[in-house]
Amino acid sequence: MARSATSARGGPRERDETNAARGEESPADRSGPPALSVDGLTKRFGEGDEAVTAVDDVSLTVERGSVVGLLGPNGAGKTTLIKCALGIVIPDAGSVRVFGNDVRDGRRAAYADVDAMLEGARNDYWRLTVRENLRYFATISGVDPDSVAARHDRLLDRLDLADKADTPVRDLSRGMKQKVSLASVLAGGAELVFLDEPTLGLDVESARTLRAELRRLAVEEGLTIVVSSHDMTTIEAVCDRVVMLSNGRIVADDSVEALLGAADRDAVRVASPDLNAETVAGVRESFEIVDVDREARPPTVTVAAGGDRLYDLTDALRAAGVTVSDIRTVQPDLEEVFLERTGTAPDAPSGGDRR
Ligand SMILES: Nc1ncnc2c1ncn2[C@@H]1O[C@H](COP(=O)(O)OP(=O)(O)OP(=O)(O)O)[C@@H](O)[C@H]1O
Repeated sequence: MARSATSARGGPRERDETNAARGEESPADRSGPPALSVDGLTKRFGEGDEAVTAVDDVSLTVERGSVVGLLGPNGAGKTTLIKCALGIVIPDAGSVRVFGNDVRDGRRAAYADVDAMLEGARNDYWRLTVRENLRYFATISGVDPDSVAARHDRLLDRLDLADKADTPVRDLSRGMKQKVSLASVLAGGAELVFLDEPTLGLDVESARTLRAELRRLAVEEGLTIVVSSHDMTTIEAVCDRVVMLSNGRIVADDSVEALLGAADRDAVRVASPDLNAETVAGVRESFEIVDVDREARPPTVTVAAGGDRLYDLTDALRAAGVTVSDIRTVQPDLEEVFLERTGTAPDAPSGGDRR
């Protein structure tokens, strides 16, 4: 049965290996109906001038054993989409099938193997120890906790919680509590889990640990994961596929590799104390500027300039009196892809009229 868990705010960002770069093959069992199938889903909130279309005619399929990331700015509709998929929010239009079961035909069957960690919702029992929480949530998922004790040990071990197994959750740090929330979601052996911002509030090391465990669960145990995050590192490291949402609509749906490949272009980042509005405007006359960071020390400008254009760029900078402190090539990341597709950064609020 779907259950929600706590997720804290204020996540770190750091970089580690992507699954694409590792060349992993997920052992997804693609036989049988998909884990999740959403068709024409629409959800509006409010009425008249106040009406907001949070999810606007969204269709997507999540194959068993795959890890799909939902990426989008604040208010893009990620949480509403997840809540509709979980049956917590009833859509105005469209259908949701979980492992082939239309949720309108019976929630019990549809959500038997589903669990979730939703932002802001309380989950664990703070008076119970970490292990007691895992046993409790396994029990309410209909699983004999003794039969999954080894799984719980493995989860605690992988999430660096083993030495806290007998500690009451209230005595843990916020980041540890969040890892316990995740462990609780996974405690009953759900086959499809929805994770809304799982790394928010985690320190760099904990976020890395959590990502590694999610990837292991997908690759080794065939767990199907739908994860929403603003944290590009998490999306890149954990997901096979990314669905980008903006203003309630899907603006891209593809593998991480394909999205990054499509955005492939040769860009260079130039750092110089001489970069100011005037010199940047001069560069813009002859080059496509990808990004300007005036807060950086020294300021930087990222310019699309592959091949011979790089020589043109250095000539133009010299002519403009810009002394280059540093110049390096820049690989596109998902943030850049998102920016290209929507004109909005994924960690910025959604813009536009949604009525
Ligand atoms: N219960 C509600 N009542 C009214 N409006 C809502 C409700 N829930 C969501 N919305 C609106 O629907 C839109 C989509 O919100 P949603 O929370 O799904 O976005 P999100 O992509 O998850 O954003 P965030 O990244 O900030 O969590 C927003 O404009 C939001 O204000």
